[in-house]
Amino acid sequence: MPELVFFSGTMDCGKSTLALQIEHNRSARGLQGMIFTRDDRAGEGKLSSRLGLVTDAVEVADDQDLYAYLVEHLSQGGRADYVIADEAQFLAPGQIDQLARVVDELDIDVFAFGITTDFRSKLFPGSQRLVELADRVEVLQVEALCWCGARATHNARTIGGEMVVEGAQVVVGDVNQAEDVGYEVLCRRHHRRRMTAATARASALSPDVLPIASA
Ligand SMILES: Nc1ncnc2c1ncn2[C@@H]1O[C@H](COP(=O)(O)OP(=O)(O)O)[C@@H](O)[C@H]1O
Ligand SMILES: Cc1cn([C@H]2C[C@H](O)[C@@H](COP(=O)(O)O)O2)c(=O)[nH]c1=O
Repeated sequence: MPELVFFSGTMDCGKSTLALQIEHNRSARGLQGMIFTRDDRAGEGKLSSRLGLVTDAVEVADDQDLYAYLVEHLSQGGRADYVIADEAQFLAPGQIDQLARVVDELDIDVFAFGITTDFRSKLFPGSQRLVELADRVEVLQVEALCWCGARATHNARTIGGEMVVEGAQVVVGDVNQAEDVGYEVLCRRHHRRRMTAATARASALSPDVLPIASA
């Protein structure tokens, strides 16, 4: 039975790498995929991984009907044996419904990849719809780690290394961007305390936390 699968996790946990591996293994066996993405850091119409791999993809527009797009593609003699949708958190809820329809009415597997929650730990609307509709939600096996060594479960937005909680939900960016707006993955404890690697380092160096010598 074809499935809608949501591979979810924090930023930097290997989602795009897995998407590229699925694409590679299937195309090596003569299958042809339809690859959708939206706002990848590598630029328009790209699906890229931090491991350096990149492939071309269809850049999804705001009001694009993904079901209609596939029907049109197939009716013009194109093939689509499976669908990959990266950065799926940026898709509109209606577009996730269209992907579910692709599975149910066109009998095509859809593999969606995305972060579940934003920098305020609120669900992205597209991810919420995926959790509601997916046949399976898969958490990636390679865990991203918080600076403390615990599994990272949350995404923080940082400016100059400090966590911020105000701003637009969507700001395309990357981890390890200390100077500018960037992101850092944290465990829940440190996300709640707004404690990033930089602020933890700074407080460890602060005289306030040095052990007091007994007089
Ligand atoms: N230099 C490197 N050597 C080995 N693995 C790396 C390197 N850089 C990144 N990675 C791996 O790539 C993962 C990020 O992959 P990516 O597909 O870009 O993540 P996502 O799409 O989830 O944001 C990291 O968690 C890490 O395991
Ligand atoms: C937490 C958060 C992230 N984003 C953006 C930042 C990146 O461009 C993507 C995530 O890409 P990745 O391949 O999973 O690293 O999402 C955002 O716009 N808003 C947020 O709150």
